[in-house]
Amino acid sequence: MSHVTPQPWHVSPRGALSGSVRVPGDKSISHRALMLSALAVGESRIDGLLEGEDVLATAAALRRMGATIEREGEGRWRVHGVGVGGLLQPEGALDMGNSGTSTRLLMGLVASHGVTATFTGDASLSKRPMNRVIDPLAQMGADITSSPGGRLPLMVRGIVPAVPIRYTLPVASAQVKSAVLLAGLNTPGITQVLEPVSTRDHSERMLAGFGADVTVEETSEGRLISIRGEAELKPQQIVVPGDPSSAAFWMVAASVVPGSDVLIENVGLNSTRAGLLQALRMMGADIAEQDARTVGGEPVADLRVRHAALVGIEVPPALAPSMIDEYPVLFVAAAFAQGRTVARGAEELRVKESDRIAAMATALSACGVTLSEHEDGLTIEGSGGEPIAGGTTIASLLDHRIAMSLAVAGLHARRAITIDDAGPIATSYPTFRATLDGLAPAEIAA
Ligand SMILES: O=C(O)C1=C[C@@H](OP(=O)(O)O)[C@@H](O)[C@H](O)C1
Ligand SMILES: C=C(OP(=O)(O)O)C(=O)O
Repeated sequence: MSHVTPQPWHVSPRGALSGSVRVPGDKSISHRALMLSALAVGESRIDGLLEGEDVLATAAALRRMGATIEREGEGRWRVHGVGVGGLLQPEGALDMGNSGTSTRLLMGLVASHGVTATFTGDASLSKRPMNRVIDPLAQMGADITSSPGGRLPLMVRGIVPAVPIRYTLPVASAQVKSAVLLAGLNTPGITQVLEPVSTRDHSERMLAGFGADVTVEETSEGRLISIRGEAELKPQQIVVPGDPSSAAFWMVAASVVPGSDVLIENVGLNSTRAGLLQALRMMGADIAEQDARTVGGEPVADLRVRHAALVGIEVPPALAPSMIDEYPVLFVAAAFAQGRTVARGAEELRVKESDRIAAMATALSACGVTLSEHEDGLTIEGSGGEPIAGGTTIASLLDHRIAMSLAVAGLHARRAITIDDAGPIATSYPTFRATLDGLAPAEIAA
């Protein structure tokens, strides 16, 4: 799963984007659909599963722990679960590739099962902080030995019975919340997570959908999620909506490339994920929601995005959790806006697949954008709709979102932007390049 041979990609302007795209299944929901199906008693079916490397890492690990997981067709998967408490001892280490979500959520599952699992990952994942999940899972009784600084490789020795806890999230992280709730599934009594700041709520929604006893209360301290353990999960038919984090690239590309008019179909618009839509609208983007509906228990719509003159804004820090993965491409939108955009309160970006604040500051500066870097964000002076200079090579740093964001920037640059390695794009959006070619063929490059 690690990309041994770099795949350079030269992105030149191609003119307006037009047509419609269907974005792949939501990555967060896909991971959870596989995990909960693997713990249900009987056979679940999943439609619209994201077949990116991150999700395939989750599937491979669950298979190694006893679940039967089969692909029936494009995005259509069948999972025969082992039941809560039924995970088997995996042989050898579980390779999580580039995926933080796979690692942290599966650590939660293992923590309350009678198995021991070693987690490994690529060079990017091996730098990411795991103490944020090690701490609560150790409080529940799991024995976890990590590499220095709470990094991978690490070993989780699960415990039965685990101890229920009430855990207040010290950092706004859906992965930490989910790790504790998933550990709570096989823990006697009630496990609680208090989140002072709301984060994506797919775990709570899907746990309830599988029949777990989950309650969510709004308290003066934040959202309190409680799960009763030793649950029996009932198999489900799941339809995964399109990923707003993938739609983000087309939202920005169509907004900044003059003449563009794109319909992005089937985009998940759960309010815990829709921050970019709000931010782009504040900047003056022309995005219309069409055919609002519910898919798999999640709000979904088609988005028609037309080119618009964007203006710089102060991005409300309160939006950060609902657009955390979208900042790199928001920075690209800011690079083309009229005036200054200030984005603060996004320090979590420093511990993603790369340090996304530093990575985007370096890449956009090299492309001729004027900006300044802060500990928790960037201030960007926009081009007022003019193409940026480009004509440089940027490092994607094993980070799919950096690679895709700079590809979007390359669509409105005076000279091509070369991405040193486009391989990481396959972690979340394997069809990204083909989709771009469909919206704006490379042959008519300027
Ligand atoms: O729970 C999830 O599926 C995710 C949560 C977020 O991470 P954090 O929990 O670290 O904020 C996000 O960045 C990641 O892409 C997916
Ligand atoms: C941060 C991301 O994913 P993960 O944490 O699962 O690696 C992402 O997809 O942008």
